[in-house]
Amino acid sequence: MDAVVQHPFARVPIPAPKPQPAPQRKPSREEAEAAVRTLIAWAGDDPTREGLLDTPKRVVKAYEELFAGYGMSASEALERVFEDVQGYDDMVVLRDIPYFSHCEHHMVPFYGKAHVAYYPSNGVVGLSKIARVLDVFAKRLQTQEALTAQIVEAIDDNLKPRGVAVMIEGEHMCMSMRGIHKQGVSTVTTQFTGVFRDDPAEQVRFITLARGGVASPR
Ligand SMILES: Nc1nc2c(ncn2[C@@H]2O[C@H](COP(=O)(O)OP(=O)(O)OP(=O)(O)O)[C@@H](O)[C@H]2O)c(=O)[nH]1
Ligand SMILES: [Zn+2]
Repeated sequence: MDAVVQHPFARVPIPAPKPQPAPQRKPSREEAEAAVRTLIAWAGDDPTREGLLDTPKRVVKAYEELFAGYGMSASEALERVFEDVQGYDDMVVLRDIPYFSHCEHHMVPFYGKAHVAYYPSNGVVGLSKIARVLDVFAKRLQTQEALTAQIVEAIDDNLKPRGVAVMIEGEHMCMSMRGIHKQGVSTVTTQFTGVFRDDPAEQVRFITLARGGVASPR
């Protein structure tokens, strides 16, 4: 139970302020490599046999790439806005952007395609920047729902568009190669803001375009 401090004039106990967690120290490379050796031994192999000697180094190097998102910033990716778009005011859709991520429950991959749209208000961003935002969040430990919500929030906060729509399709290896062993299941998550949230017709246009169809004009 939390400690309580009884203020002399208070009728109800005032909870003591919660101690803030100390900022986490990033383990050293050597510590990370030692952890990999432990996992190899736990899996049942011998981390000192020749074929596995350099594996901890490789795994740590691979982790730097797979989890590079922790060192990336969505706001930086979305910093540069092009305002001269000659009056273009319809949605911009990037469909079928491939991604690889890792589920935060089992630390095994999930992967698939993301479809992202926004309705520009004060200009547009470079197309690659939307794909970068996806990577900023995909290259972390994730759930598909959080990944979807974080992309929406980043675009919404930084571009203040009239609306953002994100649909992500993913196959989770933790469901296909272990556990329930169901291969080929596609999980679909969507999140909408602004005009996409308020106008079902805009949602339909987005989903039609994301699925490769031709959307009817506004
Ligand atoms: N909602 C959600 N669930 C996920 C995601 N990735 C993995 N999971 C699920 O996370 C759950 C973790 O469940 P637990 O019961 O704690 O773990 P577990 O015993 O390994 O579960 P099983 O996978 O059923 O064997 C599983 O149902 C996974 O399918 C995700 O992105 N979103
Ligand atoms: Zn999982």
